[in-house]
Amino acid sequence: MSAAVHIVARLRPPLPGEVCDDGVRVISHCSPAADADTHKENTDPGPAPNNIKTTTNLGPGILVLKDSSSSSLTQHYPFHSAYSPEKWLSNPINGDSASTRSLFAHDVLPLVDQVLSGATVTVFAYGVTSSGKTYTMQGNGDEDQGVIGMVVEELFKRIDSSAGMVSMSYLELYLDTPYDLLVPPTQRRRLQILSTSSAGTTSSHSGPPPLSFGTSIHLPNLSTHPVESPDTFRSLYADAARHRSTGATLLNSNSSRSHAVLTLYVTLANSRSVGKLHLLDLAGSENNNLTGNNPERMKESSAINKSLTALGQVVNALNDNARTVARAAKAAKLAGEDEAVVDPKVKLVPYRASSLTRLLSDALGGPSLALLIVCLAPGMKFRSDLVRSVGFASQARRIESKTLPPAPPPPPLQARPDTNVPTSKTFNFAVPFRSSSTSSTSNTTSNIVNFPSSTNKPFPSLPTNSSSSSRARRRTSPVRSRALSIASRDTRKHKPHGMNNIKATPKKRTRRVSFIPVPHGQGSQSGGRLSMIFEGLPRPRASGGERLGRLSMPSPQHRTSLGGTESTDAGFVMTEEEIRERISKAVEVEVERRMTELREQGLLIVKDEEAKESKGAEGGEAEQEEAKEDFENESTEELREEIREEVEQEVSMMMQEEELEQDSEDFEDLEDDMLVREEIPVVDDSFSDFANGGKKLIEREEKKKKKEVDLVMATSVRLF
Ligand SMILES: Nc1ncnc2c1ncn2[C@@H]1O[C@H](COP(=O)(O)OP(=O)(O)OP(=O)(O)O)[C@@H](O)[C@H]1O
Repeated sequence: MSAAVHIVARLRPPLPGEVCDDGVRVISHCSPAADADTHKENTDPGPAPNNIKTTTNLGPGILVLKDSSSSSLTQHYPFHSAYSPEKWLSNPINGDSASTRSLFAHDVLPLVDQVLSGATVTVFAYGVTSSGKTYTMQGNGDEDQGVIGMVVEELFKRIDSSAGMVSMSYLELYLDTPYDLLVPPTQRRRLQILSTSSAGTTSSHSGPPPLSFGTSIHLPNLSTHPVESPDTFRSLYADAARHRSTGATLLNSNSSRSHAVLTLYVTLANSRSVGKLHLLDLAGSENNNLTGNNPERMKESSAINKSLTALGQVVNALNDNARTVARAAKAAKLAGEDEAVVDPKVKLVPYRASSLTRLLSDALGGPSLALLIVCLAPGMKFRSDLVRSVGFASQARRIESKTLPPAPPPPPLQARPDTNVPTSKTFNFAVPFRSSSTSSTSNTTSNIVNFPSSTNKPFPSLPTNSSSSSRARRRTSPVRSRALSIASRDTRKHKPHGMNNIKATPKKRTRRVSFIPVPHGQGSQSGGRLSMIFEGLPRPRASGGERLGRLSMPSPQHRTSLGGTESTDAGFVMTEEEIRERISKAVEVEVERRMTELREQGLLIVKDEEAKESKGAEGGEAEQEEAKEDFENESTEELREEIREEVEQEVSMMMQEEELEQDSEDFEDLEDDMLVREEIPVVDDSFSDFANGGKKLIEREEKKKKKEVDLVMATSVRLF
């Protein structure tokens, strides 16, 4: 079981003078207290068109009527919850805090419980400029509190000050570059984003665990500040919010020019986990024809739109992957396979396309719960943006979080521990290598986990850790999935000769491959950045279209340098475990090469020259040498870890790209035949159709069918 991204839509009231789009309707919850199963249609503005008689079976969502006079062009976008102002026409200016409260009580509050159990939760507001994202997250002064203020109050209500601690960090992504908002503007400097898969939420040392931004993302220089009360929070937040980049556009006099990420860290006494709540107010996508932007705004706008496009691509890739998994699981089920063993090849998710998507990688398809609030503007001029936003949100519905160990119940309240939570950076670079099989897929076909209908019901618990079990699961390539689906189609009609054998059979996946580190620039991929060649993997086609070697043997020197055993190399059939070992070795070689390069160029970061000198100043030559070595080890360790992390990332990306390449090439030849096959009626079932067409036609079709069965069989044998 895994949790899907929870999607909420919120339509803001019209602003003074705004021409409303009466083709947009919201089917909303009655009120936060009401039974979530009872929905009503918000018929403001104006009565509902005749074609919408009852909405109880539609569930909360947004209706877009392509043409309000037409009854046939209605599109319903379902969401987990949907909100619109109660009486927007009669009271447009006085804000809409009632729906913020409803949204908070119904959709955000259950997540607070999860944070208190040590989970990582991300809430983000998405939408076109001026759709009310900042209003929803931050509110509009003391009268109109936003989700952030409500969350903080709730946290302090639940955590007795003696039993836990809250800290916060706050950053903005301006022109896709992260900056700390909690440091004075004079000290503002670019933050570094590192990826790590081991930062985790648990720690083995005694005392409170270190704070880190995410489970797979780490910002070493991001400052964190203790928050003792809601008042402390308000003062810190107000200062920081003033540092956020905003500017006036024709559509919004106080438009956010950056994505803002507020993180609340909750450390409970006696708990070795830190609950994290990321609250994001994204900058809005902009149509520059409407914003009247000057060159500076245009630059910001282009960075904003670019990062939001990257976000859309991540959502699309995850969505496609979810579909692939669902299809493969269905095919396996129909073929009588155990659903759990199907692990189809999935698309590479382009998290690294922007800083925003990197920061959101935990939330989207990662080990974190996510709530997406889609803010919508009712103005006529926003119709296409509204449709785009609800389309984006509908896609995101399918995305599921990676499985995690279940969050432990909040520990019993106890006295505040003596040790202070570190207020600034923490380092955690112990990065286990991410296998190329980074499939975040789960074996479930259900896409949506129902959220509790009232706040006292528990939030769906996170599923048990299956990362190792998913790794242990056998992988299935598209070819195999395709074969399975064909097999299942035929199972339902007539199983042709030999098709039975196409069913998945449990086999340990092995792969013919070797990883050979070579001097920089030779055989390098990724634009020459990584000096490593992957011998044995399918190579990209050479310029002449010829496929490069698949099973090339490394030279004896290479083998020696890899430390590979003769028996392994001789057979050249490797298990995942062996591959990982090889990769680790190759990574180490590459890290050392880069370190040497830096050292030669005099770029090695030496933190403390004085310490180096004082250590070296004492003792004899040998001691001096030793002291120098010690120092160098100390001062370069951080750098080495960073480089290692980078190299591992690159290798991981390359592996995935290689695999995709391999699949698409393997699939290419088969694809045409498959397409042809789909157009051909299954022969045995449709003989009568063909009978009238004459014996020749039947023979031809049979021949084709046999050819394609042979092809599938041959491919299956070759691959498995
Ligand atoms: N639900 C609401 N009730 C009343 N006023 C609202 C509501 N939502 C937004 N507004 C008003 O609409 C205007 C634009 O809202 P806001 O600044 O929150 O938009 P935004 O989506 O954050 O825009 P941008 O992406 O440009 O920063 C503001 O004046 C805000 O007060």
